[in-house]
Amino acid sequence: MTDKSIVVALDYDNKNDALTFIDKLDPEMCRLKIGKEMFTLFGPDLVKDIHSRNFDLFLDLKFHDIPNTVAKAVAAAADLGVWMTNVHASGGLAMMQAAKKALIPFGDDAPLLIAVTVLTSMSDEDLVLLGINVPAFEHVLRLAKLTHQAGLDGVVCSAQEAKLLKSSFGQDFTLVTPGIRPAGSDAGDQHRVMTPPQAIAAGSDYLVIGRPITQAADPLAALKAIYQSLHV
Ligand SMILES: O=C(O)c1cc(=O)[nH]c(=O)n1[C@@H]1O[C@H](COP(=O)(O)O)[C@@H](O)[C@H]1O
Repeated sequence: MTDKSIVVALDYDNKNDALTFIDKLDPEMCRLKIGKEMFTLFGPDLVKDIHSRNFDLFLDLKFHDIPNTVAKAVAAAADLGVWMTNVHASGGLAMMQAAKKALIPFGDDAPLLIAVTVLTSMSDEDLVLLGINVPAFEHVLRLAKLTHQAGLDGVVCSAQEAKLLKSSFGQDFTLVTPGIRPAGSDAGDQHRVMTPPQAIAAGSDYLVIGRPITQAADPLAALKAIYQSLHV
């Protein structure tokens, strides 16, 4: 577990609401993530707004395209100075290798590059509909193996697979786990979920948490409660 293992997913459709919330947060207590909604609405300016407030930012655009296109997109993310960015592992080995190669010129300033395995919203039954007739954890393991082979820093998976992946690929293989739900909170569209303390105990390095914080009546109190549950 790192000191700042909580990554708050800022899935807001209003920039002022997001910045008002961020201004209440301490960058020593969490990192932040923006994804497809906020980046499409507010673009690189929002990245600058967040960086000016001294937060580490995960740019979650889950690139999935031909190797040349993904390599250029990942380099563009690195140009923004983000802490972490991601691609879909199902884009394949050549795509991930091209993405990794595109970061070489950035040296130590390159963002962490991770690959999404099986989305945490997907169940075993959802995979069957895609023609994938193995349990989610097995498909996650396959995609993580490919990601490891491509030399990426780690994967996005559910905390339910964390123990298996740490034992397969070692402690240095970074595990970023969404689908985090404090006990008693609504799972919503997430299927493969765990509570924050369970996820850390299973080996997650970073917990991506959105609605349990941002949709809470008091988001700051919700974040602090989760933080405290990890530091008892
Ligand atoms: O890459 C991601 O961040 C991601 C991968 C995944 O498998 N599942 C997943 O939920 N996410 C993101 O993590 C966040 C989870 O948000 P909540 O379900 O509101 O906690 C969302 O911003 C998702 O886009």
